[in-house]
Formats: sequence, C-alpha cells, structure tokens
Amino acid sequence: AAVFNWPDPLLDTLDDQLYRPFFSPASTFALNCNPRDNSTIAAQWLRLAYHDMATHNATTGTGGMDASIAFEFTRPQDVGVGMIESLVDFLVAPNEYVGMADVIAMGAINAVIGCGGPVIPYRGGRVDATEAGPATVPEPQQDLASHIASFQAQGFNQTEMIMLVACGHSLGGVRQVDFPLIVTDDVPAGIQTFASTLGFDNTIVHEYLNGTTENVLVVGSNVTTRSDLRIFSSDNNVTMQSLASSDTFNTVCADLIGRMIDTVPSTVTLTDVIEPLDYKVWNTLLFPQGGSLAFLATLRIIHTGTNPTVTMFWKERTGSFCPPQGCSIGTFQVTNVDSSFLASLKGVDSFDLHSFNASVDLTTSISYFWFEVNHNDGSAPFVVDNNGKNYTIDQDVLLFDPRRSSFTIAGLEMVVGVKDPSGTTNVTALSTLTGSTEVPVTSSTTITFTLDPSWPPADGYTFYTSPISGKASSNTIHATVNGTAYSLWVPFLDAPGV
Ligand code: HEM
Repeated sequence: AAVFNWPDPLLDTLDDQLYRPFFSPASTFALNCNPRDNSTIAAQWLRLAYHDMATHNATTGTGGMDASIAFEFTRPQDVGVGMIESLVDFLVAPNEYVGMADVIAMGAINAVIGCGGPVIPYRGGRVDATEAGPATVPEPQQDLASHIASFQAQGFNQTEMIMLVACGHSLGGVRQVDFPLIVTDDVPAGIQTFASTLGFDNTIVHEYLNGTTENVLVVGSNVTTRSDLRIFSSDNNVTMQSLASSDTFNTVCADLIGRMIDTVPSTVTLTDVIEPLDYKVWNTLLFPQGGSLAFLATLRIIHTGTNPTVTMFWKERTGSFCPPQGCSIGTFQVTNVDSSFLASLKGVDSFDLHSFNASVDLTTSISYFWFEVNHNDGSAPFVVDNNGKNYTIDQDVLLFDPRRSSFTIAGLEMVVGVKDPSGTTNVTALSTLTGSTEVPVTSSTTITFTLDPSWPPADGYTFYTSPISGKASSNTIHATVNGTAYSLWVPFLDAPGV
C-alpha cells in the first residue's frame, strides 16, 4: 500500500476523497446504484471511464485514463447525456494535485461497488491531457477484427476483451434517443438494458448463455450493430461460460476494470494502492493569536473500539522553550466519524478524530510535531511520527489565518499573516478553480493580496487580504520575504478549534 509521508497533497486529497464520507461526489452519487436518465449514475460513470481509457495505444505508450474525454464529447461514439452529466458530477473534485483523470477512475470503482460489485484497488497520480486523444473508442457497427484490434491497442487480448465488455455491460443499456439505429423498436423508458437486473452482476452472462437476453447489441434487429454478440461468441462462448460463476465474474471484473483505470500514458507513474491510513495528520493550521502561535492539528485514527489517550508533542524552531522531551498537549476533542462506503467494505467502519489546540510560544515557534498513542493497557505508548521523519513545519513566515479570514456570499476574504513588518511584501495566491464544463475543466488564476486595513500588525505579523472565488478548490499562497520564497498550500479553510 502507498506510504503516506506528510505532507503529501496528492495522497492526502485522494485519501479524503476515497474514505471520507460525502466528501467527494466521486465516492457518493453512484451509491445505492442510484438511477438517472432511466439508467444509473454508475453505468454512466463506468462508460465514461472506459471511453476515456480507450484512447490508449499500448505500442506508443500514449493516451489512456487522462480525462481527454472532456475534449471528445462531440464525437458520435461519445454521444449521450450521461457523459457530460458524469463530468459535471466530478467538477468540484480536482485540485492542484489531483486531476480529473484520477476522479474519473475513482468514479469507476465507486460505480462498481455502488451497484453491489467487487472492490477494485485504487491508485492515484494520473495526469490530465490538454487536448483530445485519437478517436479510438470502438463502435457497434465495426466488425470483430476491428474490435480485437482496438482492444489489443488498448492492452487487452481477445479473451480480456470479451470479459471487459461483459463486465461493463453488466450495467446500463442503450438509449433509443442516442442510438435510434440500434434500438429500433420502442422500449419502455427509451432504454434497452443489457441485462434484466440493475446491479453489477453476471446476469448479462446467464441471459446471453441461456438465450433469454434482451441485450440489443446481441439480439437487436439491426444485425450490423450486434457487436456484443460477435465479441461474446468470438471464441465459441468459452470465455462467457467461464464467467457463469459469480465469484469468477467478480474476480475477473475487479482485475480488468482495475487494469482499465490504471491504463495511463507510459510517462505517468501511478502511486501504490491507496488503503485507509492507520494514522493521518489532518487539518493543521498555524497562525498568530493573542501573543502566541495557535497550532491546530487533528490525528485521524481508524476506530478500533478502544479509547486511546493521544498526546501531541512539538519542538521549538529556535532557542529553547520546551522541556527536553518536547512541549506537549492532550486532545481537546475526540470525534467519531463515519467512513465512506468503500472504507466500510475494507473493514474500516469509522475514524476517531483526535484534535489538538496548542498555544505555541511566539519567539521560539515550532519546527516539528509528533504524537504518542497510549492504549492504557500497560503497553508502551505507540509513537506516530511520520514514519520516523517527524511532521515538519517548514516555515512560520507565511501563514493562512482562519480566524481573521471570513466567508462572504462571493467566496472567501482570505487573510494571510506575513512575518515581515515592512508591509511591502508581494503576496499572491494560485487558486485552482473548478466548475467549468468548458475544457480544460480545471483552471487556475493568480490572485494578488493587499495590506488588510482591518487587521493591524500583531505578534510580529503583517496581514494581507484578498477575495478568493467561491470556485477555488484549493489555494497555494506565495510570498518572498527577505529574499526567501515561501509557499503554503491551503486545501481547507476550517478545522476543529477554529
Ligand atoms: C466493442 C466495445 C464496446 C462497444 C461497441 C460498446 C457500445 C456501447 C453502446 C452503443 C452503448 C449505449 C450507450 C448509450 O446509449 O448511452 C454502451 C453502453 C455502455 N457501455 Fe459499452 N461498448 C463497448 C465496450 C464497453 C466496455 C469495455 C465498457 C466498460 C468496461 C462499457 C461500458 C458501458 C456501460 C456501463 C454502458 C451503459 C451506459 C448507460 O447506461 O448510461 N462498454 N456501450
């Protein structure tokens, strides 16, 4: 599993999106196999993911899961409201570190579990394309040889092609409005589903094998577009028969859909599989407050039923203030929060959030922190120290100040403190903006801060402010103070203790 060395914005964000409930649309909307457009959100998300991947060329190492689909919606093979609606579902999820391609991949695994299918391992780190890929999504009117060639190019052999199509077409169906030449007869609700069951299961296989299928790509009156029939029968049904066991079907689909979402350009390296972290440092904030530095931090621990006592320790940045074993403070609040559906399928039902609100000496400041978890059972306290590296605070010169900041209807009046009395520091933020269905879906803008007249200098800090758009999904603040460049990523604006 991926090792989390704090700070790691990519893993940090992906962990939140995977395992924090209702945090990301990509882990929420498709649950309960929720219906939409007479199909399901899950079916729409899975089709979107396949079409995004289908630009891959295994020989040249180009294309794959790269969100190039956002540039390709006008192509006939990508027709359907579900495609654009799925992208809209995901618009708020990317940030500076997590691209849309990672979100589409996350949508695919949540689509499958949302409809009762198997858990698929998730890796992150996909890189978004800046232009359309080749038009290589297979189409129903093409012949078998073209389909074999397409899947070969995407990295799947003929057997795997049969399996992947059966897995994908476990969900959803063909809409008459989009494919009138395929769905030639009127069908209820304008869609001919691939199988008689809604969920992710191998009913598609059984109904194909026992001749009861109504899959229009198998038995439709338009023989030219019977692509599923040509594909499924291309090895005399040997592969389809092998999928008659639902355990085999689930194992095969988890493997192949996993490979599908991990199909990326050869220049991209994905992370290891991201599992729920045993310990995650979360929502750290450092800012000047009434003659000291307020330091807020939360340690997220997988709930085990025991009630450990957690202590946070820290060391000063300069001089000596803390005792040799470090300054320390106990939790001010422990909250038990639910985990996401995916986390619960991995055996993690909830997390305990141990929150700290420390008052750090202003002059000696803080350089790093760590935790001791005491299970109160006579065993030695367990040290949580970022895998031996400690949790390092690299600077205290440029700080986001959540208490001086305020929310407005338009967004946020962000206030940052700069440890420089001159009042002439040039402070900017790079805001990552979401919410556009125009490509590129994620954009960024640079914002300039000005001296904040409502917050006079205090505690050695000068305060600067700027309105930040409500569409900013995260901000990185930049300032150069006395020749040194500082930057601070602000992924969240609130934390326990603010
Ligand atoms: C030769 C290969 C394939 C062809 C020709 C094909 C063709 C089609 C067509 C024509 C539709 C109807 C779309 C609509 O009406 O909105 C469809 C739906 C769908 N396809 Fe495929 N497909 C292929 C492979 C795959 C693969 C490999 C997957 C995923 C692993 C997949 C997943 C889906 C899903 C989930 C739907 C249902 C969408 C919905 O209900 O909104 N397809 N496919």
